[in-house]
Amino acid sequence: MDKLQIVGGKPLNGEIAVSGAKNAALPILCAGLLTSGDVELSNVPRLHDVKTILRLLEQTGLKVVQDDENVTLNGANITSLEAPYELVKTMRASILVLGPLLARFGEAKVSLPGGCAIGSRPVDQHIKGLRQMGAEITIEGGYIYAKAKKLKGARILTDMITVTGTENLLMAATLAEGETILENAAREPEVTDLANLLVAMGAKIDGIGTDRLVIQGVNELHGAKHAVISDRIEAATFLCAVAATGGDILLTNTRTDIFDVALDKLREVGLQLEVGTNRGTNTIRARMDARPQAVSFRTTEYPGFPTDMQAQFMAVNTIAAGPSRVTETIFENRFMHVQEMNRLGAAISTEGNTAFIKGVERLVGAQVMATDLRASASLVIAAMAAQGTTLIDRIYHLDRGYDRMEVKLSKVGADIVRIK
Ligand SMILES: CC(=O)N[C@H]1[C@@H](OP(=O)(O)OP(=O)(O)OC[C@H]2O[C@@H](n3ccc(=O)[nH]c3=O)[C@H](O)[C@@H]2O)O[C@H](CO)[C@@H](O)[C@@H]1O
Ligand SMILES: C=C(OP(=O)(O)O)C(=O)O
Repeated sequence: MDKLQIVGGKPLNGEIAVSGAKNAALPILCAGLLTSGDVELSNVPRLHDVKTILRLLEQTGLKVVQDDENVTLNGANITSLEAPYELVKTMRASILVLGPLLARFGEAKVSLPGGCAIGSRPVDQHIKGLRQMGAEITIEGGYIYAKAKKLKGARILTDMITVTGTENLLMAATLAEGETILENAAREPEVTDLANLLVAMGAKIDGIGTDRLVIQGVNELHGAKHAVISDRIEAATFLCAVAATGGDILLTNTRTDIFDVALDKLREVGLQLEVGTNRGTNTIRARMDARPQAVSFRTTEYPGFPTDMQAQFMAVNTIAAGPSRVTETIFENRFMHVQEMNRLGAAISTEGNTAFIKGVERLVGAQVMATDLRASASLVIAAMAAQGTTLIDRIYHLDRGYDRMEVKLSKVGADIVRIK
């Protein structure tokens, strides 16, 4: 199993190109199942999760032609309507094939994803919405069996805001008969990116970017071209890294309009930010030459503070001036990095879903274990800020969602190597 070895205390200086967003690419790749036309995608990140979803999609008969960050999909010859446990268990987002397969082919068999390290993460809202659209759904032997000759438009109000739930129902609704209204829809930029692709494929969707999506079903969708939106979480992770280590970096291929809250918090931390524009994307120059200031926050759905940035900001808080308080409201078990950061000398205690952090003068390198994707990223940040050497085990979590993170960081001065 690969490990990362990091020698801390090196400031970051130079340029980093931000990749396409994992959480946009995954639903967008699944949208290839909705049409027999070519869906030509660019800015697709090189991630383990993308490989997994492409394997799953190829297994259905979807044709995939990949040239680095460009992927063309063709769904003219779908032969299997099944997502097996072996693939779904490694990546929860596999559930995103359910809506498209059912809507276009009237049938799907998809393994239940099961829980994961950060929480139990049920998919009851996906199922509730599809049932409201007339699907007959049974669950047996760990599989969801869904059937519907033709899905029918419905007004669906999910019990909570769910990102992949909204995406699954949105994709299903594009090919349903009549009008579907998704109330309480997730407004994450990645949902908007998917909706924009669907519109380019001929879908009729109003309210994009709001919590009320109104979809008029069409008989079929056609091929389209689309560039996946830039990854706001990857970008903000690098900004936290420079806030923790000091230095001067320039991020390219980013979009600052989609992560205002994180940028505001980073300014509070003391990061000096300058936003520029370059061929339709933004650049962000970030400079840090002082000890970070501690910031408190509470995670919420977009446009609030993203849960996917909670751990990385906590890493900055561990060495910041002053105490801070971090409350996680989206997932019930997303503090597993706390114990590992404490192994590096951090002073964090938790009470329920709130962590209390006392900023310490310094962290010291140690052996730690990555427990989930963003926890891994937070340990990389903490290790880069620590004195001495840190060894991070189980970094396969990191590879799921970051495009060659150690390569990007070592190019800007981090002492970080992958040990095979
Ligand atoms: C691939 C992808 O896009 N992953 C993101 C997506 O995950 P994902 O879409 O899985 O997260 P959701 O928005 O669905 O989950 C939000 C909350 O709702 C609960 N819930 C959700 C659906 C459901 O049917 N029943 C239910 O109880 C979940 O357990 C969780 O507590 O949004 C999360 C919240 O922004 C992010 O952390 C993930 O990075
Ligand atoms: C929790 C995450 O991803 P996933 O939903 O794919 O597990 C994440 O991206 O931080």
